[in-house]
Amino acid sequence: MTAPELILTPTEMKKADLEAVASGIPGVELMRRAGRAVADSAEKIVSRGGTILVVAGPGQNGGDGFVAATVLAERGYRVSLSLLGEPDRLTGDSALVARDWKGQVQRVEDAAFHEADLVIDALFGTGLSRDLDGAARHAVDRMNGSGRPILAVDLPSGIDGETGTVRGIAVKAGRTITFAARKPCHLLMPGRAFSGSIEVADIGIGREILSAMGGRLFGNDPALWLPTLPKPGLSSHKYERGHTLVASGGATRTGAARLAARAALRIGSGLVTVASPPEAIGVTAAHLTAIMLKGCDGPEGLHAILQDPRLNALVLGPALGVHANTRAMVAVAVHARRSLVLDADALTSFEGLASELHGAFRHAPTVLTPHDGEFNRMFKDHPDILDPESKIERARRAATYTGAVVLLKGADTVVASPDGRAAINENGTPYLATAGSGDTLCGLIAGLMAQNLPAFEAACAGAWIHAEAGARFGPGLISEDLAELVPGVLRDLLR
Ligand SMILES: NC(=O)C1=CN([C@@H]2O[C@H](COP(=O)(O)OP(=O)(O)OC[C@H]3O[C@@H](n4cnc5c(N)ncnc54)[C@H](O)[C@@H]3O)[C@@H](O)[C@H]2O)[C@@H](O)CC1
Ligand SMILES: [K+]
Repeated sequence: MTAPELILTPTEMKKADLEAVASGIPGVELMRRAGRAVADSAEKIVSRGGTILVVAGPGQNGGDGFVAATVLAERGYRVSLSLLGEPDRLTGDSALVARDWKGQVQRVEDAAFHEADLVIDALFGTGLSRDLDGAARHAVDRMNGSGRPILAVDLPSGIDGETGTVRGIAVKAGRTITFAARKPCHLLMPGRAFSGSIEVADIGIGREILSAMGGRLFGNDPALWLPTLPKPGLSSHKYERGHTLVASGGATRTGAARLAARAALRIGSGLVTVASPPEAIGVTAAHLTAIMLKGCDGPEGLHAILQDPRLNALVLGPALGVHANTRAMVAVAVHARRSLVLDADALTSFEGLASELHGAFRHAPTVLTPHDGEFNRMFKDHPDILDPESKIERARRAATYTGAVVLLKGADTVVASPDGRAAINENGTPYLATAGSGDTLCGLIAGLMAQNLPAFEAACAGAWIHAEAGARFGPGLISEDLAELVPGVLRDLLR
């Protein structure tokens, strides 16, 4: 099994770079390797003899561009280079490698985008420090308008490396070549969409250096959690595979709990019970077979049910209603110290009341699964949590504050643990944006926690399996399909 992919922030990458230099690789050598990797990548797009335009910026990203231009010219391409700023203002390694470039240095204003078979965007990388304006903005605008294929060096210029946000305007690249490790902007939206396909070039910075500098942020791929996924043996008993309890809403609001319950069963929870308010028992009973049913009247009812210690994982929220009763049920669940997933109404019931949840989840594995709206409502009185531009940072702060793993949904779902680890999910599909999809997700996560997966791994695995199931179905997906697709996904994972 390969090790989980490390994602490094620009600051961590800079430190890794310095560490590599300290270990004996000169900085200019790193730049030459980076530039050569760019040239190799360009060669896969345009055949020799083709016309390539390199647009270089004033920093080291521009330096990578100079190296690529030099190498490509040596390999027989017709290369032109346009620089933002004056050549004599280049400093450090960029100034050194610029001397190797024997061609003309044009002004960026004169760049002939339309004549190029490929444009290499080496304007800005991780050192972008403000919004693009003036000549830089104009150059990006023309580059995007040219319709020519664009290869971005490290990241598309104008994208913030750490947050993935657009700083005024950004290059829309078809392909991006980055170095040593992907950066958050390659996974977070909208940066991911601006990056096109992504290639990671090894420039000789070892994994030990990368994991010493980073090691807290990951792409959510199975390597991160597959070793924790249970594989039932011949002798395993259903009680060893946990018992998930899902609280249902009232008589007209029972579907959400059933979706969550079915997902928990499909992901392998040995037993699953729906806890139903007395008035909804008839409706719910008519729809359940393998899933069990118990009457549960509000917080007192939940307290009584949880006297059974075998119920080890709990879902609260889907269609439960936004009111004080839901908050009281959350309090009962927290007190009972079971693995817990809170979603939807269980989160919205704490609108503006997040301070009641400060440190609340420190004592038992808990996962909160808000979408942006729920997250913003919950923490509306906590600007320290809502203000960071980075979705990773927002999720991390909420995790630290509450003591729960926070899974902040979206096309770029982020899972953050109070211990500082975070993962970004990438296999989502727009088809998952369908009614009941979130109910299924929390059932999957609770079902995994019932089988003793730690909260972070359960949330990451749940998000990935949910997305994979959605992607396998594609158009026409409805939430009822998701749980039924889980066995196929599991089969492939456990093979
Ligand atoms: N860290 C590493 O391991 C390596 C980094 N390399 C390259 O170095 C890059 C980072 O280099 P730098 O830190 O020099 O940063 P950049 O080259 O991304 O940009 C910094 C320069 O742009 C200017 N600038 C920033 N924002 C601007 C704006 N909005 N408008 C106009 N000018 C602006 C700054 O004043 C500075 O001159 C990486 O993206 C990568 O391409 C590679 O050379 C290889 C190794
Ligand atoms: K760039």
